Amino acid sequence: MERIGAEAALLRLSGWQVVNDRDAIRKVFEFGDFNEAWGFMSRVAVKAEALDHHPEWFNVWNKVDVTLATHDADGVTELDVKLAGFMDMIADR
Ligand SMILES: C[C@H](O)[C@H](O)[C@H]1CNC2=NC(N)=NC(=O)C2=N1
Repeated sequence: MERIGAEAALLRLSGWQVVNDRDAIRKVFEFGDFNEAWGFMSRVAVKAEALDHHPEWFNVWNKVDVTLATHDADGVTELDVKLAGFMDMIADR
């Protein structure tokens, strides 16, 4: 997969930001409680397996801090845009 870069990815997403020290995108999702956050993570996990593309993420109670990049490409690719778009779609309340 070809690298498109974080800036190009952000033009097509909302609420995501460029990571400072590497070519990656980041968003902190906030939910009502841990159960909702975990439900989100479960749905994303199934999608990640289907895409064979996996998030870097950190969960504390109702927050999920997500960073996306394609390790094989050493940066952001269409796969990251796809996974980010999926997360936005299922997280919106
Ligand atoms: C072997 C396997 O297909 C690769 O390691 C996949 C798995 N998930 C991945 N996830 C992400 N984010 N980047 C990758 O390059 C990647 N590669």
